[in-house]
Amino acid sequence: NKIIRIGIVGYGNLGRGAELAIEKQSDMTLVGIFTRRAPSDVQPVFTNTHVYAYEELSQYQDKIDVLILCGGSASDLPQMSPELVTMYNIVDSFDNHAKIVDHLHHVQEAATKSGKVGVISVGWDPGLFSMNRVLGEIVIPDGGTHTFWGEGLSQGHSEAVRRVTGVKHAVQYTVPIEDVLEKAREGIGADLSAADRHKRVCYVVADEKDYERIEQEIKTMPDYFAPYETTVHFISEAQFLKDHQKMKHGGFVIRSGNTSSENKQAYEFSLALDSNPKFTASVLVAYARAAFKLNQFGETGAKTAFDIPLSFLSPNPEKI
Ligand SMILES: NC(=O)C1=CN([C@@H]2O[C@H](COP(=O)(O)OP(=O)(O)OC[C@H]3O[C@@H](n4cnc5c(N)ncnc54)[C@H](OP(=O)(O)O)[C@@H]3O)[C@@H](O)[C@H]2O)C=CC1
Ligand SMILES: N[C@@H](C[C@H]1CC(C(=O)O)=NO1)C(=O)O
Repeated sequence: NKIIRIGIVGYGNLGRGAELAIEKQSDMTLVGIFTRRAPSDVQPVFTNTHVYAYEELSQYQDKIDVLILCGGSASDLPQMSPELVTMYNIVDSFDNHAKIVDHLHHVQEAATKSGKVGVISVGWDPGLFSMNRVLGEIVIPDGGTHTFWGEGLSQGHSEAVRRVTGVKHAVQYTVPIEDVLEKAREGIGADLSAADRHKRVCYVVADEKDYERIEQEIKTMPDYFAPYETTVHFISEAQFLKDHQKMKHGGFVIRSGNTSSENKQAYEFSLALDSNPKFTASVLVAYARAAFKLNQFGETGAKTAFDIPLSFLSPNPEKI
């Protein structure tokens, strides 16, 4: 079996997680990290990991089989995924649910020109949770689906806040609304929106002169915050570094209903994550394997988690 040669694009929480996850794969090797910063400013986890400038990417097409894109969904991936799938098989974790279909079309259009595979919006939500929502609806056709996240740190929302001008550090915690959560377990409230089910709490480090503008920009941010009850706390850098370094998260998908007239069936998938980015990166690495295998089989174009057989994710498909 060929060793799959991986490149990581973007070195933040997810990029670091990908570097660690690749180390655990016997069928993969990390060729290098590509960053928009000066390579000397980026300290990889492993000292023998090469760091290159993003602009050098076009020179590695014969040395890399798949790129794992670890940029932010707020603004990086909409530009990077269509751009890089013209040269490489890619995987991304694009998670702005309101824009996933547009992203799929943009990657599809670019991938048909290059004959590469672009796996988009994988991770856990979108990703594993999406797969379980669909599977629940298929096997329990007459019922309702409930998705809850947290309480925990959303990387997508945290990254989106960090992109607001003047924000020096930021995290966002997603908090499920307790009574809605309890009713969901009784199968009540399937038609509620994510904003009916959760509140969002941000902790931000910035200059005081920018507080009012930053709070307003966060609360009105389309898709990520506008639909939600959102609280913004401004704290000192010292407090941030002391209290907000953990990235725990998790949640669950419940599907409950009837498979025939007289029964009550319940289907549940849950995650409890000590590190959101390290878990997500491990999912991305599995989909990098699938992107490579699909392309080897002659597949091209944009793919989501719904399009990819589980066997393509496995390092040992003969054993499953
Ligand atoms: N589908 C899913 O289930 C999930 C999706 N995600 C997605 O992953 C995305 C990335 O999350 P995360 O890794 O936490 O985001 P980060 O903010 O840590 O990193 C995003 C990018 O910012 C740049 N960056 C990182 N650190 C610094 C720094 N100190 N100074 C300047 N630039 C920096 C990096 O690019 P560069 O190296 O080029 O500078 C990096 O790729 C999220 O936006 C989210 O959408 C996350 C979890 C789950
Ligand atoms: N994409 C999310 C993964 C989950 C968590 C989440 C939320 O807390 O809103 N939505 O989906 C992330 O970036 O962490």
